Order: sequence, then structure tokens, then C-alpha cells
Amino acid sequence: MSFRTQPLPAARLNRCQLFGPGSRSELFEKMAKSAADVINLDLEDSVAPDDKDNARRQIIQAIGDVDWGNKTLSVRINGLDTPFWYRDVVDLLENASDRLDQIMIPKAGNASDIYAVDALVTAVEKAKGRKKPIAFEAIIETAAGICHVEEIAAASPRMQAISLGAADFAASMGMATTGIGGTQENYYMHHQGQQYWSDPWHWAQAKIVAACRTHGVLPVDGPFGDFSDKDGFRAQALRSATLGMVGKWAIHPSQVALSNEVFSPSEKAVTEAREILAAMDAAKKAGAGATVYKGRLVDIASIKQAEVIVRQAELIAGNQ
Ligand SMILES: CC(=O)SCCNC(=O)CCNC(=O)[C@H](O)C(C)(C)COP(=O)(O)OP(=O)(O)OC[C@H]1O[C@@H](n2cnc3c(N)ncnc32)[C@H](O)[C@@H]1OP(=O)(O)O
Ligand SMILES: O=CC(=O)O
Ligand SMILES: [Mg+2]
Repeated sequence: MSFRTQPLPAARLNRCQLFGPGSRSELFEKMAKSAADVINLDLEDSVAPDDKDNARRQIIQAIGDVDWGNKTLSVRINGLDTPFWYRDVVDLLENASDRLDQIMIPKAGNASDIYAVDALVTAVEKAKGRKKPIAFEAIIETAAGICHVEEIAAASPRMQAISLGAADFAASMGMATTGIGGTQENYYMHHQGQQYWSDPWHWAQAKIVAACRTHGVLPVDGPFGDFSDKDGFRAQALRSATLGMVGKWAIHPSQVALSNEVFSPSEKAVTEAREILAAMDAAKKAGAGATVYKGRLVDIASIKQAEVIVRQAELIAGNQ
């Protein structure tokens, strides 16, 4: 138990982050009209090296020209191990309009990576007199990143979200798979002739959630590559939501509605949460710290659990 209270993350919706390559400008209007809460225009791995300059120009123009509504608008810059990232930051912050909300830092390996981008962003913001501070989100997708995730979450007041990047993470860890997220055929327990599939992403997700919750950062699940497999996507998203993640990436528009559905509490869950709060209110008035709701124990911890659901429902209602 610490005397410090756990900070709340930014009060914004992050149920789905829709990605699109910065080199495919014909997608930008479609992304803006989607139901995703966050848009990630990509300069990194979905853009070929020879197309980086063109993608950067297209993104900068679209940030100002496209009507992004009330979405969080983010650009994924290139990794700090490439020759592209500093130009991404400088060009974006010197030339993009104030509509840009956030920069996504891929392959974050330690707090110094975030510090380096923070130093550059801060200098350009000051030089150009930018009024709105740019927020950061990072991707944990390397062995170093998962080892240092807590210091990454704490690295800057700009940090608002951290995602698990299953593809690069698997590569960095030397995992024997080319699948991006989801069930892995060879990751099973064997018992009495039966196979029981387990979740190879679970430990990394749990570590990210704990680091994020400690430092008031939104934990997010990353890509699910097989966009034809809706049931697989839903199962992965449900596991992430149950662990405490607030949303998931969509790498194809068909994944947006699925993600929004999973990361929006159902009417039943909201009703139950409100009833638990009411039951606890009545218990408190009667001088009790615990009571019975639908045949099960609820106590003061249940108030905090119920408040997670009610807070999310209120955030969604406030955005409609
Ligand atoms: C591991 C990682 O780093 S993941 C993050 C980086 N990756 C990305 O950003 C990839 C994002 N996704 C894409 O580039 C594309 O969706 C692809 C390559 C997977 C598939 O592209 P397509 O073959 O064009 O998809 P498809 O033909 O099924 O598209 C159906 C419709 O959705 C549109 N669409 C496709 N992708 C997107 C998108 N990301 N956002 C919005 N609309 C899109 C298409 O333009 C098409 O529209 P239409 O019906 O008006 O013609
Ligand atoms: O960048 C995302 C990933 O899965 O890798
Ligand atoms: Mg990656």
C-alpha cells in the first residue's frame, strides 16, 4: 500500500485506434469519417523507405485540411534507430496545424527514448510558439521495451497511452510465429489427450497495464493482423478489456465496430454498476462497509470497480 493515490489517465475515449499508411492519402477522409476514437496516421512500418518524404508531406497537409471531428489525431513517427524520426518530429511540429494532438513513438526501449523525443518536441514547440502541447503515446514492441515499461510510462508528463505491438514484439522476443496477435497454434497445454490453448500475450499485457495504471497512462492493445477473423479479434479484445486495457488498434476498417463494441460497457454492466453503487450507498447510511447484492458480497472495493464502468459509460455519453 502506498500513500500516493493512483493517478487517473486522460479523460478521453480510446476504444479504437484506426491506422492507415501516410502514403495512402485516399484513405484519410475515410479514416476521419470512421467511428474510431483515435486516428493514427503512419509514417513508420506501413510506409516504404522511399516514400517517407511524400507520406510526411501528405500527413501534414491532411492534418490541416481534413475534418477530423472530435477524434484524437496522432501520427506514428519512425523509430529512434532510423534516420527518419527527427525529420518526422521537426517537419510535423514546424508545419502541421494545431489540430495534431499526439505523436506515437514506436519501439520505445527505455525512458531516454521518450526523453529524446520530448527534448526535440519541446524545442520546436517553443521555437514555433505552438500553444497546444503535443501528447505522447508509445508502443512496447521490443524485449527492451517490456523490460523498461514502467520507466517509459513515467518518462514524461506528455505520456498518455501505451500500446502492445504484437508483431515487432514477437520478432524481438524471437517468438516462433508470423501471426500478429491472437491465438497461436503451438501455445497450448496438453492434458489427457486434449489441447488447451493459452495466451502468449497475457504476461506482456498485464505488465503494460500495471505500468500504465501506476502512472496514469491509458493501456491499449495493438494490432490483430487477420482482419478476416472477427471471432478471433473479439476474443483477443475481450481478454484485453478484462485485463484493464481501454481499447485496441484497427488495421482495417472492419475492426472498428468490433473494438468499439468490446470496449464500451454493455447496458447490463452499467445498470449493475449503478445498482452496486446504490447498494453501497444504502450500506454506508446503515453504517456498514459491506452488503449483499444479487447474492454476492459487495464492499468498499466494489465501489471502485463499479466506478470504472460508470466513468467509461459517462465518457461515452459525453462524446455523443
Ligand atoms: C504491425 C503494424 O505496425 S500495424 C500498423 C501499421 N499498418 C497499417 O497502418 C495498415 C493499415 N491498413 C491498410 O493499409 C489496409 O487496410 C490493408 C493494406 C490491410 C488492406 O487494404 P485494402 O486492400 O485497400 O483493403 P480493402 O480492399 O479490404 O478495403 C475496403 C475498404 O476500406 C478502405 N480502407 C482500407 N484500409 C483502410 C484504413 N486503414 N482506413 C480507412 N479505410 C480503409 C478501402 O479504401 C476500401 O474502401 P472502399 O470500399 O470505399 O473502396
Ligand atoms: O507496430 C505494431 C506491431 O505490432 O509491431
Ligand atoms: Mg511495430
